[in-house]
Amino acid sequence: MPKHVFPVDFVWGAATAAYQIEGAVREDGRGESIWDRFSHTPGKIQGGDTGDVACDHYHRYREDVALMREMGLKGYRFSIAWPRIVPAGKGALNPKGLDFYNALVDRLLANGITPYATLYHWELPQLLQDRGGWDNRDTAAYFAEYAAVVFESLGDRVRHWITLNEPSVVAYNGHAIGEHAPGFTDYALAVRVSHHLNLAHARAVAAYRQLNQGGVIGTTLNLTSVYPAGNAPEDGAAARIADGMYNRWFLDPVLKGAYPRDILELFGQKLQAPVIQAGDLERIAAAPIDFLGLNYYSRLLVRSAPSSPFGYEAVRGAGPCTAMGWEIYPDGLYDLLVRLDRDYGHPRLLVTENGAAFDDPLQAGRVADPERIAYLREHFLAARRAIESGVRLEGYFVWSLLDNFEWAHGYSRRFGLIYVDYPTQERIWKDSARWYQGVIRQNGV
Ligand SMILES: OC[C@H]1NNC[C@@H](O)[C@@H]1O
Ligand SMILES: [Ca+2]
Repeated sequence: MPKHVFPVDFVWGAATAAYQIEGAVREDGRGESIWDRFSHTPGKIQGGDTGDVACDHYHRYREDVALMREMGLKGYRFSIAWPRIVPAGKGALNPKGLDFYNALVDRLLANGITPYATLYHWELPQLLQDRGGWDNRDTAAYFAEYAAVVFESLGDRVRHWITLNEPSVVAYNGHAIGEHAPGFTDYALAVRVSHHLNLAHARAVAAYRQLNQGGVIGTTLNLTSVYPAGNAPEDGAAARIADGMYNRWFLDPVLKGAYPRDILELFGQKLQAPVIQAGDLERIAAAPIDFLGLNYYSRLLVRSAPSSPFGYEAVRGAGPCTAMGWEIYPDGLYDLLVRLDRDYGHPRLLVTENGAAFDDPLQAGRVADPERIAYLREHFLAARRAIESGVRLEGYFVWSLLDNFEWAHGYSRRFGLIYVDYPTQERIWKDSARWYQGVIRQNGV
């Protein structure tokens, strides 16, 4: 028997995203996305990799659902590719795109797996990017129109919706750092983008409420626990700025209907403040969510750095790291969950992503990944402690079901519970997949 049993209806799941696993990028009417354009731009992706084929999930989804069934997953989080549904981003629909996700959802339900659908996991149609992308407020309205089409097509069977995946990564990595599509390096742009993403989220929530389908809708934020590297007062101030930029700037509008004042002032001083128009915050505040999805990978240690753009810089933690260079710090998940519970009104929570990349050598048809088992066990225990503290954590989705296209790192990073031998597309269970199957079966670690 497990020492730490989880609540009886706890949703043990795994997560993926369309561009990272589907492939078939020009099949059945799919339109071009900003990630097609970006990955085909020389020098952007490690190894020159693209999502053209990925895990070929578009053709292999029946086999992949069978793997989920064998693993015993209660839930499966996937994303719907906007360019499959509305190839130009707005206007004409692509019925074959809807057919694919209907077939996937029907097969999940036939196998006793609850679908959790993310409407935006970064697959913006390129034609909308050509008209300004998320810097154009209109994109928020086009997103809500796309969302309404998907709700109408799937909403009788899909009862758990996530509007956006990680708006802070879309804003910062895609528009301030340039590491992700569409590849801009302009912080003022990134802040405007973050505001328009919040508008898109609010419009989609409002569209969902209007349809009265009776399911639940939330959003997924990638969050972290921020700690000062030293105990000097300026390190504490630096930690508050980093926490504001990465956590509160995205949490507060969605859960409190307002931007955090300190960061609004910081952005006002340093950048053009986001282009907030009359009625925007009311619209955001009028679209409360049913649950918050959070993606946690590691903590953030910062120290004061007056010469840095926002007065802080990250410091490497002392702990061991994953293949991404991210410090393994399970206590940060506990601290984050307790903080969300305390500061944001005891919300319903889902860990919509947590997992790790390690060098997973395939040896004699096996992948021994004891580090991933240890990583997941420690983070599950942190989650269990938070539940014992009264946090309303309802489920946990491991990133990821399959090895897949890890954005700028291409296929060089393997996050999967299941190994993908890309040349043959063979799926091979890592030891952690068997271990996780056991965790689900006994509902505990
Ligand atoms: O970096 C690992 C994951 N992080 N969250 C978003 C996903 O698309 C990434 O693969
Ligand atoms: Ca390669």
